Amino acid sequence: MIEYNDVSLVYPNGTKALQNINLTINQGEFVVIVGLSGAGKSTLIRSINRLVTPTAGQLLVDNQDILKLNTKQLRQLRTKVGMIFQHHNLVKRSTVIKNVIAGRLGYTNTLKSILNLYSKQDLQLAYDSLKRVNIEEKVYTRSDQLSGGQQQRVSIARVLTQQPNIILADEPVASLDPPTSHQVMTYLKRVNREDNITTIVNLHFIDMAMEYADRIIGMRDGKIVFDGPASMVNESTFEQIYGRKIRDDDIRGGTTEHEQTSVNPSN
Ligand SMILES: Nc1ncnc2c1ncn2[C@@H]1O[C@H](COP(=O)(O)OP(=O)(O)OP(=O)(O)O)[C@@H](O)[C@H]1O
Repeated sequence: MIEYNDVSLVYPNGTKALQNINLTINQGEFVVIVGLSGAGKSTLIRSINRLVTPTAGQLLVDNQDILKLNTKQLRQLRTKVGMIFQHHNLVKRSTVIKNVIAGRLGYTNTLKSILNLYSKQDLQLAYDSLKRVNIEEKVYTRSDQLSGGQQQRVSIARVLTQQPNIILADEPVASLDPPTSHQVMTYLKRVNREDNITTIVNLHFIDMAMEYADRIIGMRDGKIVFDGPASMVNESTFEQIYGRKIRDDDIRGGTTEHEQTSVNPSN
């Protein structure tokens, strides 16, 4: 469970990115955060693995106040919180398997990881994770030879290899075309269901939020201005969150999840 109690974050330049956030996210929820650029979505999710540190309040992850962690505890936290970025953050010149096995770094001692000495179980886990996102045939391909969607699936496999309790995905489909975006969201949703991993995704696109989220949280100016089940949300909810009319670029469009993954799983 993730619990924000009166959490605020003021950046050194004075920007109030989070203002008195109170929020509880239960294990296994699939939450989509929406809001205009600058609303505080990234700051909200990046505080969960302490990529940014709130300046006030209490932030609990599985009952532990993560604002009071020492270095070792912070490393343990980051082992159980996986992160997916818009631009994949793969090591471009490394093979797919090397990138994916890096998900075990938090569990491996430093010398072994420098020497690339991973156990058979870890390698098997990495391979199984690639299989789960249907990309196992690319195991020895260099990452920079993959398409954007394939790279994002490798980054999902890397996170799975980490065996996290929580996945944070910061605009994971912003650089992808509509069909590939649906494919990536479908895999994230599947993993969330199968492994009961709490999944929190920042998205710009309202149609994708409605299609994949269980729960939608709307942010504006560092505050939560909407929080409810996706079934309760419609266009006017988004207009309230955004404080303006919905525009074409708020919609991703594209095929449905089912058509996309079954038709062409390896694109
Ligand atoms: N490192 C930083 N230093 C100072 N201000 C920052 C920093 N990072 C973000 N901000 C500011 O904090 C506010 C919230 O930013 P944040 O990136 O969380 O919003 P966002 O909703 O994720 O936006 P986007 O969709 O554009 O990524 C914005 O005003 C932003 O300019």
